[in-house]
Amino acid sequence: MTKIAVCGAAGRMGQRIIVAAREAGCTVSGALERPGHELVGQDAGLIAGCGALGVAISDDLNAVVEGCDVLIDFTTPKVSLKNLEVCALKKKAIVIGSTGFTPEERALAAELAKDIPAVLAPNMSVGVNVCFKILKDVAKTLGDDFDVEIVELHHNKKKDAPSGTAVRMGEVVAEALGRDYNKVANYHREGICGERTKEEIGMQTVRGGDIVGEHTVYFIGMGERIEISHRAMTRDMFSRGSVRAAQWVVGKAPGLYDMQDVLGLR
Ligand SMILES: NC(=O)C1=CN([C@@H]2O[C@H](COP(=O)(O)OP(=O)(O)OC[C@H]3O[C@@H](n4cnc5c(N)ncnc54)[C@H](OP(=O)(O)O)[C@@H]3O)[C@@H](O)[C@H]2O)C=CC1
Ligand SMILES: O=C(O)C1=N[C@H](C(=O)O)C[C@H](O)C1
Repeated sequence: MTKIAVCGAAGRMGQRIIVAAREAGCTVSGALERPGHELVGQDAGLIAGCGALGVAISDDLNAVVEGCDVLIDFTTPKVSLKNLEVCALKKKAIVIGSTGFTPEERALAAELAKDIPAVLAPNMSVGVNVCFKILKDVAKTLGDDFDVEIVELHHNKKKDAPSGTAVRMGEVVAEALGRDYNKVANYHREGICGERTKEEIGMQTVRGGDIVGEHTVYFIGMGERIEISHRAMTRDMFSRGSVRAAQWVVGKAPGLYDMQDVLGLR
């Protein structure tokens, strides 16, 4: 039985991951929250709503990592990089779902994962990962004649924008079209900003209420348009995906993987 520890255990994702780990027959060996969090000391299962587990939410990162086979971490990039560092020191696997990494932070994650197996993915759902694959084919097939625009919608508590998923969608499309995403992404249009360039990929963000997560990539041509959309109705396929990644990554060769590897979609 895989021993899973969860970081961000009291968060929206952390709670669902604890439930998913139990449903998958894994042992929840530890649960972490930031030092000073009001729920430190409380039973992680009670907080997640799946009944007492006898695992208290802890703020002792070293002890929790020592007690697990794999740490699942849905927090923030800074916290995840620290967790990656500790997992590397203790030779434990890690699954990271946090989003909002800068290119430099992603490079640092790859460096830190040289000695341990790690999965880092902005979206753990099967559906979104199949979309990444489809998007590559559609972009390649349509070529430069269609304008690409990406719109994402999320709840009003989300801290990063655009979503990690939207950025990855932009990267996949840009790569398929032979463009550099960091040069062609356009996050902002206001005032007399001029005509749209052929190369740019527009990125629009909507925030409100309790939207779990919605992404649409528009390929807009003359007189026709293709829309590839994914709508998340609950967080449970993200949490199940992260547990699947955790079971998959333990025992793998060191290196940084993503959900395309876990799901065999490469
Ligand atoms: N890859 C995927 O499939 C998905 C990724 N995400 C991403 O996961 C991340 C978390 O999302 P969500 O669960 O909604 O966010 P939440 O804010 O609900 O949860 C994050 C939790 O981490 C806690 N935390 C903060 N600092 C630390 C620390 N140093 N050690 C341990 N815990 C800490 C927070 O505590 P406090 O509130 O006190 O700061 C909070 O309880 C985001 O980046 C989001 O984009 C979300 C869904 C799917
Ligand atoms: O913060 C969220 O909630 C989500 N974040 C991920 C992202 O930024 O892509 C994935 C999902 O859409 C939910």
